[in-house]
Amino acid sequence: MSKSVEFSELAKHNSVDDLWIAVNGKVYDVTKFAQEHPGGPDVIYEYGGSDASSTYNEAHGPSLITKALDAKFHVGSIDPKTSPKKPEIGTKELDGEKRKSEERPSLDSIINLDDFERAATKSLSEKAIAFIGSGSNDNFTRDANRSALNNIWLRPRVMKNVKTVSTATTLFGAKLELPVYISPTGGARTGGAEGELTLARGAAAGGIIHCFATPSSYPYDEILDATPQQALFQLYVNKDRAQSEAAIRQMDASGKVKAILVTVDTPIVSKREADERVKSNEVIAIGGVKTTVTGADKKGGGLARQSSGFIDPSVDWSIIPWLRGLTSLPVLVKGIQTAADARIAHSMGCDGIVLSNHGGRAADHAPPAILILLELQKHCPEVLSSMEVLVDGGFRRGADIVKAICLGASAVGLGRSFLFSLSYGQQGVERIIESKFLWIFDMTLVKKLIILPKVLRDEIETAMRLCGMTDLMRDAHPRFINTNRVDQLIPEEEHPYARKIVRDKSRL
Ligand code: HEM
Ligand SMILES: Cc1cc2nc3c(=O)[nH]c(=O)nc-3n(C[C@H](O)[C@H](O)[C@H](O)COP(=O)(O)O)c2cc1C
Repeated sequence: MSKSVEFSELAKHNSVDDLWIAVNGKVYDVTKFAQEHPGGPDVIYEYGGSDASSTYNEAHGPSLITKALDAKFHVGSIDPKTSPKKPEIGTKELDGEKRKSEERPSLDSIINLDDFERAATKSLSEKAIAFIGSGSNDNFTRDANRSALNNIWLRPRVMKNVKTVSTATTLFGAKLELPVYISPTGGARTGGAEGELTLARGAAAGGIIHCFATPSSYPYDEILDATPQQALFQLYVNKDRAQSEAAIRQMDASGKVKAILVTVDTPIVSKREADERVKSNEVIAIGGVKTTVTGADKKGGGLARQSSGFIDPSVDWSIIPWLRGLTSLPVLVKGIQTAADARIAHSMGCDGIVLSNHGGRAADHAPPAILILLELQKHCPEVLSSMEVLVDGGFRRGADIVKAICLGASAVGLGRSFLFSLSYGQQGVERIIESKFLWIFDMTLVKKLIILPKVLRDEIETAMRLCGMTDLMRDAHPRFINTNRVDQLIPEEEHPYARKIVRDKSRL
């Protein structure tokens, strides 16, 4: 039988050298784990000697801690009679129970992806919004992802008989109703519902594919169980290679994972100021163990910032043959931002690449994703014709997706929009992808069939029809696209005039 732990006993273990926390009624010794926590040690220290359930539950599925933490660190169960009536630690912002769901608009009033974001700001905590929404530094690249797409025009052709249209495609053997996938987002439970589990189920119901991330909120086996047939897996190469190896073997054995996307654009996590500011405020509001994390890398203590601990910054191209030796699954490199790196990935025998600046969360001022696609068109079109080229970053409209497919992408990923849709659970996720038919009773109790506003399928099909395309993957062509307004932004391979200045002696 599990040892019973009084709350007063738990409270004694509140130092960095002797740290216990309670999560969902169980007590854990996290002295060693705190330093290894992928979300950073600060958050664990804050809850030392106390109940961390509400913060833990906001970011993680219930079984993650029981599965990920070795049994020898499971101390026992909290004696409920000894718990303080009200949690002593935690703020309104942090408390998942106190999300402002009552202010949220009804799902049938949501008609585009920006509506999902607006609705989420009404229902999610400030911390969750900051974590999801933030880009790096000034959010310049995050916002430029969208503005670049907005500066690309369509060139509609008419009289093409667009009565029926098809948007279907395949990707590494996976069948997709739309050339769209859910981009990997660590800690998806921050967006609501059951995070990755809900995304997996929603993707399947909508006929697309979900790519789940190394830092998922739920154990991989549970995400795979929630995945009926097909998924993609995003890999951050761990400093402890054995952990990456175990994850890849698990994906291989699942029979459901169709490809591995190894993310390389964030060898370290960038400076996310919105995230850091919220976190700083919370530290002031919260009691608990004082954090001991010091030094330059703390930079305000944002949650995302500190989650890089496990990612190996020494990764280079030799990781591709290493991965190849471990799995026969297709390997894609996620985070390609230049034609030069696209060529290397091609020459290393990768099966694909993801043109991505991490939704503006990697280098601020990195190029907008759609412009990287144009750079490949300009400098290495052979890459586009010989491997799968996925793209993500700022895609919010069906027409954006049509533009990328016309410029040679195989599929388009969306990150934040799906996280925001989680405020509405699986129905929200499905609403992004597919239309839903519902029977309702009107005021006079007459049964009526209504079509809930659909988003991406409707927008993609509408853009196709208005441009004169009937089969997206067959008809898509740059002739439907006018890129004049952004063409001057596509760089030459070498800088046109600036030269590296070599100084042969000090000027001091
Ligand atoms: C064995 C147990 C745990 C594991 C395996 C784990 C794992 C993770 C992972 C993978 C991330 C994602 C990092 C990223 O998004 O890049 C994360 C973030 C985070 N974790 Fe944990 N964690 C555990 C326990 C805890 C506990 C006990 C707490 C509460 C005190 C906690 C609170 C958080 C928070 C607040 C984040 C920040 C990002 C977010 O909101 O998703 N975690 N953790
Ligand atoms: C909250 C959040 C977490 C993310 N986590 C990861 C991750 O763990 N691994 C990864 O490769 N990309 C991650 N990304 C980047 C996404 O995969 C994707 O590149 C980006 O969100 C696309 O831009 P969009 O959000 O504008 O659609 C994350 C993005 C967000 C917003």
